[in-house]
Amino acid sequence: YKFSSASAGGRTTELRLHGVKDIIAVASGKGGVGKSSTAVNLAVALANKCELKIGLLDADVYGPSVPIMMNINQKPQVNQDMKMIPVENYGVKCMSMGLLVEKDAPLVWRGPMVMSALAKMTKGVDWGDLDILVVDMPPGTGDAQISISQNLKLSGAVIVSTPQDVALADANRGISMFDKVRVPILGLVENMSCFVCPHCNEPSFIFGKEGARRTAAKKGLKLIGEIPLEMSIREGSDEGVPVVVSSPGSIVSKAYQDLAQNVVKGLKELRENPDNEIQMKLNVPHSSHSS
Ligand SMILES: Nc1ncnc2c1ncn2[C@@H]1O[C@H](COP(=O)(O)OP(=O)(O)OP(=O)(O)O)[C@@H](O)[C@H]1O
Repeated sequence: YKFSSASAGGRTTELRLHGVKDIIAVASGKGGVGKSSTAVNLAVALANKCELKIGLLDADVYGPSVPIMMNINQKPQVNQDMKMIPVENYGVKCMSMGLLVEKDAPLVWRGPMVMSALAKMTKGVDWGDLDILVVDMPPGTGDAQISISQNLKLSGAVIVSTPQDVALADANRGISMFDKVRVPILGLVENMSCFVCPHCNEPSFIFGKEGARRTAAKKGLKLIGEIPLEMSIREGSDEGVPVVVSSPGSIVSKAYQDLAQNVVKGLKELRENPDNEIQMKLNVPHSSHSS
């Protein structure tokens, strides 16, 4: 399957990356909903299951978790053009602020610093040819997130939320933010959608049932992933072996692989029918288009 850019035309940007066909953001309205675990497992599934050339940019400069989750810790080498060479593991080329600063150093960033750090991690990196660069965004919808979304030429965004009402309210803010910066939303991922008891196999809907499905329907968006609450995901994150690597045949891995396939499908649809971008935004109030 060959990719060409699915980005909608007309947007200009400072941080356009040559050789990178699509850049997608994995975002969440608030922290702790599983955005990084989703970005990591999605990136690995895209590389291993969909056999695409994948990069993973940890733009979560406030709390970079990609180095631990991907089990990478060496400082990136520099090539003869003085560009950093991404650190590769599990078939994914990675870059993270966590690789560039001392461990445990406090990461206190002002807006402009975030952008210069991001410039270093995008333009300053020898990404080579990539089908998709997956960007693990900082949580929330503040200035930093808006600048990143505006400056990276994003083909689309994936919004991660838990099924709880409060998390979904935050997800709504994420949806509005991408709408304002005119980035199409590929869909919503419901993380921790249910807990399947390992003893009796009975699913428990700890954070409520179908919240994300309802929000997606209300916003005219697709629900492109439902990831159960599973110990193996947390263990995989902590141990630096993503669950899609350690047990690719498990139900959880299947959920991430389905998500990866939905992302590929979404990008393909956007490319074939750029009007989708407008369609994807149909249910967002008109006022938010004006800015
Ligand atoms: N579906 C899941 N099942 C079990 N544990 C999960 C699941 N998703 C995430 N976790 C765990 O929850 C914690 C928070 O997840 P993660 O770091 O991915 O969230 P985040 O939204 O990126 O957080 P932050 O805002 O801090 O960047 C991690 O310990 C992770 O392993």
